[in-house]
Amino acid sequence: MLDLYGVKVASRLLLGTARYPSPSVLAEAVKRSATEIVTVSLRREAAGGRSGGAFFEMIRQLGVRVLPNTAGCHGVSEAVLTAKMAREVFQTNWIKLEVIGNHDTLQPDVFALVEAARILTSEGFEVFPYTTDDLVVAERLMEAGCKVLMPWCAPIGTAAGPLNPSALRSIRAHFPEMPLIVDAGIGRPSHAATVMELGFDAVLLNTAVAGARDPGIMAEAFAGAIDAGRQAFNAGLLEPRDMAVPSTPVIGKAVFA
Ligand SMILES: CC(=O)[C@@H](O)[C@H](O)COP(=O)(O)O
Repeated sequence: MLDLYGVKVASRLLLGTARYPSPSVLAEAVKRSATEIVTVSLRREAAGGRSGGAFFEMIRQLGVRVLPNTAGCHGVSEAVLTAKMAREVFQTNWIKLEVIGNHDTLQPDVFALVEAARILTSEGFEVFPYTTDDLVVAERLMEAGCKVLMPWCAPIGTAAGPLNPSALRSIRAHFPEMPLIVDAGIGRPSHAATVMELGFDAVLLNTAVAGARDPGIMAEAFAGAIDAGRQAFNAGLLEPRDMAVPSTPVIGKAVFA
């Protein structure tokens, strides 16, 4: 089981709720993914025209835990205020903290992120920071009180997959005990399996499922890939090697009478 701020979950897939063609398609994707956690933006543009209260009510009816997020926030005070509003609306101390620093790449402003994380943890929030794969920033976020980290593997919505596997490997190695969730940029089930094989604890994704021709089937495909990647990691993967090694060892020569 994955332990996130004392909450144990079996599913290692966290799903975003934006950009689905309709609320019913979103509900189907959530069901087929078997996710136990969905992330919801307070500043969202609603699926199928539903907004505000109606949308949040629909999310509640899905019976999964809500991880509100500060998507679209560009500064410390905006992110902190949005987190406080989210706590009121969803009655949870959990917050996925996003502070965007660049319009083109949607790259996190890591300086503002650390500052906002420090303020929010001191006010009792349990912060899930959307960050880069930078080790020093990860260290600062830990010092700010974060007990989960969410490094990107590529910019949000690009579906590019792990652009820098060695940085991901390194962050995993430096924080062996910390729950690490790869957030953003996953485009295919094989990308999700790859980061799980690297030893990440979970994956958060949105665009690859919401933008699929059939989001329900895609959600199921991601769930399977994440389980497979986790199982492979636990089973112990072989390191690639340069020299061939016969998979069928032979002793002497065959003798035919
Ligand atoms: C929904 C959400 O929180 C996104 O901001 C998240 O970062 C997912 O990114 P992708 O849409 O690239 O999967």
